Amino acid sequence: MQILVTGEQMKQLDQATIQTMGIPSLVLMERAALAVFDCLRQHFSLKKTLVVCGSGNNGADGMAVARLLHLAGYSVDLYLAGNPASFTEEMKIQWQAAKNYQVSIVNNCRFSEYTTIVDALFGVGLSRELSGKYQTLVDAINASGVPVLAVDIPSGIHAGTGQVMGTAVRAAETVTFAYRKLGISLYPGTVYAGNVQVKDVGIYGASKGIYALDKEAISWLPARDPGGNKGTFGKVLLIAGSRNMSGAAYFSSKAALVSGAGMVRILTDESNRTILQQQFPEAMLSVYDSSMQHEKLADVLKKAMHWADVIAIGPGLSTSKTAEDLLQMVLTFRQSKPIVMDADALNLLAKRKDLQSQCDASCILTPHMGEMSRLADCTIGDLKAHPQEAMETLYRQCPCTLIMKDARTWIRTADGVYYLNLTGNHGMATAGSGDVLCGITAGLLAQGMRSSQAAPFAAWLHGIAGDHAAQEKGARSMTASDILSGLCVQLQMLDRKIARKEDTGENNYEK
Ligand SMILES: NC(=O)C1=CN([C@@H]2O[C@H](COP(=O)(O)OP(=O)(O)OC[C@H]3O[C@@H](n4cnc5c(N)ncnc54)[C@H](O)[C@@H]3O)[C@@H](O)[C@H]2O)[C@@H](O)CC1
Ligand SMILES: [K+]
Repeated sequence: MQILVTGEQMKQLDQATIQTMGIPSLVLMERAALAVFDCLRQHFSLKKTLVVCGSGNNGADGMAVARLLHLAGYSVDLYLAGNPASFTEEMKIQWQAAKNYQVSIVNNCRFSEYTTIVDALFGVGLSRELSGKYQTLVDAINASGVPVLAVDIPSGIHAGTGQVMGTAVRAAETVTFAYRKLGISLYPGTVYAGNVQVKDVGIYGASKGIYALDKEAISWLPARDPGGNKGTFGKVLLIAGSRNMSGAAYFSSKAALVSGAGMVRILTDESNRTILQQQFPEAMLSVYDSSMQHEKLADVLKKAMHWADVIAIGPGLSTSKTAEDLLQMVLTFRQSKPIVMDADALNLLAKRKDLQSQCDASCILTPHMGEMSRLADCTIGDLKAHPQEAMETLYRQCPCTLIMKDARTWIRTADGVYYLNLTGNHGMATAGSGDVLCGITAGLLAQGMRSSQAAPFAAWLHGIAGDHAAQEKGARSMTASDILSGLCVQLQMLDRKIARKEDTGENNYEK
């Protein structure tokens, strides 16, 4: 798991390392420059490199990189874009050292002549929009077509929000120090950053921040009992699919089963009976029709809920009176069973604010931005600009676990821990993709995962399944069925990795 930090948090961590821990700033800087130097040697053509430096400490990193390249015998030019009058103390030292070692300094250059450009113009200290000569410079770097390595963060990207501040460098690779910055994790900053490498430079101690799952999340996967039966692995009830919407019931219930739940029952409109039985014979079925008396509907629902360990409600459900009754009854009859609420259940919940306070930590809501804007009574623009504030607002009226789906999905657990999901791709913006996430979430809960883990893990797993689908079919053409296939393959790979670890005794305690 990694921690994502804002520019302000990073500056505090820098200062704590320097002032409280007593590690000189120049030591950190040299380690940062060495990390960039290693990356340049591994991934870039160093026939002729240009290092573009600002006057802050990001520029000072760049100066150190230019010195290291020069001393290692590479052809390198240093371009100072910053104003010497505003040099930081470190920058003054790096500038003098570069001159002492006779690093080539250029005032005027044709960017397209270089094989690699190192962007050390601005780092986390960027405080306002780029304009004038800096804007022209960044646009010229981008227009050159030369591969760029960005130092810490592409210049022009806001370290906290990922927004482009006027203009920004488009990098092929970003070497970022100590912790991944939030701004190169969110859109559009993540696109400008290219491939991101996080390098240890000796700055530690981030305790607060936003978490992002990485491949270490594998250890969260619920263990399988080799002696288990289908009851052991949990029973999911999917209340999904109205007339002409059987697909949503199919994708969500299939995803629950593929994720490892032992049994799935779909409670759906009578008209979906034949198609679902043919399409997905592994699922059990309970049906209702819209003309059913309230008592009869309640009876059917109670029986199905009694059977289930976990309930998911909403995919393709519609916002009809019957759907509203079902949602209200689910919240009343649930006892303390975990519930996943998706799609139309969220639209109904937005309308029926009185039901929101009945939610608790074991309820997981999975709104996309449109559904979230209705739930939290704000615009999508507000959500994008202040995602955490919107999630806090909703939590106060609806105290549940939240998966707010977007190109970068946010998760807020009921105890206030934030995650940003970094897996997935634009191909996942396809019909049925959200149904699959709903099913994965329910499937994980059924296997005993707590909602505080199931929510971030489901988003991560859904993303890697989608990444697999994009590799197989291409992001443009992949469908929700491909995400299901990707889910199967990814889970198989994760299980194999776990088995290999167990075989090699990696998890054993030393004797
Ligand atoms: N010892 C340290 O503190 C370390 C710092 N590091 C590097 O230092 C960077 C942060 O350095 P700084 O805090 O000096 O900040 P930056 O180097 O990012 O830039 C700060 C300078 O840019 C100016 N500026 C901001 N926005 C501007 C704009 N739009 N147009 C023109 N000028 C603008 C500021 O007035 C200031 O002079 C990190 O990103 C990292 O690269 C790393 O070397 C790790 C250790
Ligand atoms: K930079």
